[in-house]
Amino acid sequence: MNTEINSRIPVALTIAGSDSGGGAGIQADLRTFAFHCVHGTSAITCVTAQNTLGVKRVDAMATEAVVAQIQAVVEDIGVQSAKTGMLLNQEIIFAVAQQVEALEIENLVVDPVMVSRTGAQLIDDDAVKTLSHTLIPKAVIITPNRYEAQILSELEINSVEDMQAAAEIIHKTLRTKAVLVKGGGMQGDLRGVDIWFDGNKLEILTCQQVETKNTHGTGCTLSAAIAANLAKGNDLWSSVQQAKEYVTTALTHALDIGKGQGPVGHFFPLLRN
Ligand SMILES: Nc1ncnc2c1ncn2[C@@H]1O[C@H](COP(=O)(O)OP(=O)(O)O)[C@@H](O)[C@H]1O
Ligand SMILES: Cc1ncc(COP(=O)(O)O)c(N)n1
Repeated sequence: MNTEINSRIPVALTIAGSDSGGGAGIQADLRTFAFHCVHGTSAITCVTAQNTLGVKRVDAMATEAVVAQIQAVVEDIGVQSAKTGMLLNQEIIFAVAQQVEALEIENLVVDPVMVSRTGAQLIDDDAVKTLSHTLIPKAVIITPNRYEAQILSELEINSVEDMQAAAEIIHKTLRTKAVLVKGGGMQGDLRGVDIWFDGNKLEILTCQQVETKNTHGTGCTLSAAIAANLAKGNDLWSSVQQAKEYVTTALTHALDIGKGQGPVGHFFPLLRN
């Protein structure tokens, strides 16, 4: 009897930082890929000592090590999509952009991780400029949160109109195919409202607003879910819609661990109350 089973599976790559607390970064991305039945590969850019209360320490990987991880994955396994998260410094951002170009990585989702929802800056000032000029133009979509959208558009964002204006400015000035301005950091009824703009269609994505403090890793999870859906061959707009539904459901099953903001429940069908 032939017992060998060969399964074909789409492959996605995350280029991001490690979160020791397991809620965001590489750990959230790989769980999200696995949930979507996509084989997850990774290139780690930095190691954070982090928990639900915040980031205690960050150690950058050597740039050559980041490049080697990307090359090892793409040259042998091949990827149908990729996402970037915390890239930390100018040198790593520049090297990642070069690899995306050289290895012809398609379906790149850039989560321009710069500022956390609590307002903490996660990359240095020079890195913001390099991100805007080298990597963001290669993305099919970028997914800034409220504070990142403020930096990229140079607009103050307090209303849905501000979010829409920021999405239009970012699309025009940074030349990405699409922009999703995320509303997790907005106040009141706007919390959880995201804005999509692709040059033609300006859409408001709404969802059930989830009353929880446990929102750690929502942005990573959303961008990883978009990349997973793209790897499976879905178009960009439906990938975004499905990813939004996934993150909302995972939020409603968020995990109450640690003393601060716990992570979302990526594997909600397996969770018991
Ligand atoms: N309380 C909430 N209820 C519903 N959706 C939320 C809530 N908080 C965040 N989201 C959604 O989670 C996703 C990630 O957004 P956000 O939290 O702003 O990103 P980031 O983690 O990068 O700061 C977005 O789709 C956002 O609308
Ligand atoms: C290593 C790492 N990467 C990204 C984030 C942002 O997480 P969030 O998805 O909550 O914005 C984080 N806190 N740590």
